[in-house]
Amino acid sequence: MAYAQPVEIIIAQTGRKIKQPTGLFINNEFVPSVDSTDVIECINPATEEVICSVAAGSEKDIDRAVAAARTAFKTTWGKNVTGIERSRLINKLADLIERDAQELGELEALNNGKPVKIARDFDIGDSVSCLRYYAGWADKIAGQSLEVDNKTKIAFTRHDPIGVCGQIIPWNYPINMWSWKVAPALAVGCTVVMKPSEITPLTALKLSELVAEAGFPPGVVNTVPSLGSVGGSALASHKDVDKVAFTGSTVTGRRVMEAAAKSNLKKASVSLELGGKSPHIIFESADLDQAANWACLGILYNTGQDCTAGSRLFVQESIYDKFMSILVAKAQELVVGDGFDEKSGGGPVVSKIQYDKIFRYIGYGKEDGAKLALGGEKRPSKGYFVDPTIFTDVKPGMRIFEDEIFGPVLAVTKFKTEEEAVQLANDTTYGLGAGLHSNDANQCMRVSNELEAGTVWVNQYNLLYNNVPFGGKKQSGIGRELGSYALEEYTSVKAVHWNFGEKLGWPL
Ligand SMILES: NC(=O)C1=CN([C@@H]2O[C@H](COP(=O)(O)OP(=O)(O)OC[C@H]3O[C@@H](n4cnc5c(N)ncnc54)[C@H](O)[C@@H]3O)[C@@H](O)[C@H]2O)C=CC1
Ligand code: BAL
Repeated sequence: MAYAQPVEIIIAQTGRKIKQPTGLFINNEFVPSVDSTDVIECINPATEEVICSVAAGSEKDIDRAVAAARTAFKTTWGKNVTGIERSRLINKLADLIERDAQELGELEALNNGKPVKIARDFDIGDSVSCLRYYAGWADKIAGQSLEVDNKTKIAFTRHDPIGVCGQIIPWNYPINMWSWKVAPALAVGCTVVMKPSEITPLTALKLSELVAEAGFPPGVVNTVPSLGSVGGSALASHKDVDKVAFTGSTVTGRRVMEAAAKSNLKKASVSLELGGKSPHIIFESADLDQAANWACLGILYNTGQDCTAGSRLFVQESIYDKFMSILVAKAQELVVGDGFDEKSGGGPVVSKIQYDKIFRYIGYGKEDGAKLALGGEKRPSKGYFVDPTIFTDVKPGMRIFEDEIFGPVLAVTKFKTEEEAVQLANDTTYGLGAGLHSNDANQCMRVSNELEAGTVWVNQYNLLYNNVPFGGKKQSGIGRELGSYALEEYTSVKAVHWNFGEKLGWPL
């Protein structure tokens, strides 16, 4: 089988039939690999069964996709198309995704495990808004006019599209991460070679179909499902890729940066959005019931497979017992089950690898002396389900305090003073998110100022908006996504110096 033809996926729970592309999307067509018969098996994490297989792109396929993106950049996209037209097409794509939200939501639930309603209403809803937000920017990309000598010279800047962008995305938010990367790139006039995670490639291929339907010229967006060590690595080290954007683990992010530096020095245009071990602090003046809701959302949303998961919870001694009994009761209320069950607030984790990693860390928590307050047991049934798990008495140095687990496993630590809470919170190599709950406004201001993170939530957690920048400090990343800040990642500033009067005498 050439793996360019679509297959039919029938979703048992809803009866929906999905025509699923299985090829590589290059120049607006689904094509087989040029030189490989390798395939990627897509697994349903709720049942552990194979959904279907898609073509696994090779290095040569990446070359072909980059060439298509380069040609489009030089001819039909880039500086050859107005911002108004880019905006129109991005809005059209957003409309098509909105039209297909239920189908995409079901496909995401099948491949990733998350509940259909969450995929549809949050992941896809936010992605549609993200595309519309950047469609709004497309005709507002502007440089500056700079006075250098009023009588004879002027300088101005142009914010040019940086060129061909390699985009490497993970499996935790396959549609969101796709739109966070594709939308700003297209808005400024870049072209894209997208490498979705090999664990969740199905919705990226379905979105590619919509790219063609929206009317984007061939080669503007190309999608190559591939293993990270093959396609991801090839993109990061490609000499004709001008920028690489990556979301995933810090270990892989480091490799991407090394490859970028060693190839064509795409350093200035590498943006990385990496992992976290985000602190979430509950001070004694907080509304405890609300704080417990946000703490649950912080660690249990997306089954904890979230780069900003509030995985280290710090609770002030004076309210510790009361708060913990509220928190444990609330965490128990979350229904973890099949993503197609309307009652499910959380699905299985994405893969066997992730499931095994989470239970390895639960084992480390027990070995290192933390106390299990909730969960921590495997279910006897099939599927990669992990119930909400809470460890208390967690101390710095324990592996569940230090490492990103990427699962619904909360590490709780008691503190006495504000200074101690800040010191514990910042005791990490990461710096992505942080949260605090307090009714003391001065404390909120002081602590949010002290926390070393790219995003700090006060009296809430994990909410993001398309117009607000997102990214990390320390080893959680470089660059910013979302907001006007993301546009800078995809543009290259050119300074033009114009002489309209000065005569140069020679020799000097
Ligand atoms: N910050 C975040 O949003 C994410 C963090 N993670 C963390 O990473 C851990 C491991 O998950 P993985 O799926 O293995 O993450 P990963 O960082 O290896 O994968 C993310 C993406 O990078 C690609 N990739 C892998 N190796 C590459 C290479 N050498 N060059 C270029 N691209 C490459 C993958 O194919 C995927 O598309 C998770 O347990 C979690 O802790 C994982 C996914 C997302
Ligand atoms: N929650 C923001 C995106 C991420 O987890 O990768």
